Amino acid sequence: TNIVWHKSSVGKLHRQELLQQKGCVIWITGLSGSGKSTLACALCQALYSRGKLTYILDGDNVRHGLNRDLSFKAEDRAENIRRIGEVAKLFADAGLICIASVISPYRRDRDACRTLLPEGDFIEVFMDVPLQICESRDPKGLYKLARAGKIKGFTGIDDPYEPPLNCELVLPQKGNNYASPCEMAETVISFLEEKGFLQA
Ligand SMILES: Nc1ncnc2c1ncn2[C@@H]1O[C@H](COP(=O)(O)OS(=O)(=O)O)[C@@H](OP(=O)(O)O)[C@H]1O
Ligand SMILES: Nc1ncnc2c1ncn2[C@@H]1O[C@H](COP(=O)(O)OP(=O)(O)O)[C@@H](O)[C@H]1O
Repeated sequence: TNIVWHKSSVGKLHRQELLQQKGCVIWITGLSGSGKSTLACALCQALYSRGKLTYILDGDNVRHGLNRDLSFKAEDRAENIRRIGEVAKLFADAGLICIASVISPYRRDRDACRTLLPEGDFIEVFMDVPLQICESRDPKGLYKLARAGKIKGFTGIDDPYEPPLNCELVLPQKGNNYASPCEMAETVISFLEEKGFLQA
């Protein structure tokens, strides 16, 4: 109540014209260790080389600041995703290609972020990597701690992960199980090109 939207004379279309790209959100979801952050960085680098402006919202990083007050219980994960979705929406409105790399284990929370954006501007990428592989990578040793009962409520071990039912991209693509992060980034970039996001 008593809050009125204030419009600026410089809008999203002007910013997109300036940047020669269209603002959107690439939402990378998957288990810990599935390669979300690696893909986000490869994508950021490949787009930077093409002169395109991106910004990464990585779960781990955002939890150091904006979301430092949140735990990993379901309602805090929901709030984590809600805030990241709102920030991603602002970045997309700024004309950037915003890359969110977050476990985002609940379908409902991801779908809520999708509804914040215009149709087609939310690109959900599912890192379809089996738990066994994620666990064997275990770069931070968190699966080991979770198996030892030293971390409770770890996604995939004793906390749920709901895979997308209908997302824009599933990686690695069928028949290409050993795709490198760069190859995966190129798959995403082909999608962006095809949909016209890499021009104003
Ligand atoms: N209980 C539990 N479950 C899952 N992950 C955990 C947990 N505790 C800490 N971590 C570390 O936090 C990173 C995930 O943060 P996110 O913000 O992406 O998680 S979520 O979307 O809110 O579920 C995750 O990073 P990634 O490995 O990059 O996914 C972990 O390093
Ligand atoms: N395409 C890939 N092929 C093989 N290993 C990968 C690939 N992508 C990431 N990795 C490795 O898997 C581990 C987890 O990757 P990371 O990006 O940190 O995952 P997440 O952000 O989902 O937790 C890292 O050690 C990384 O080097």
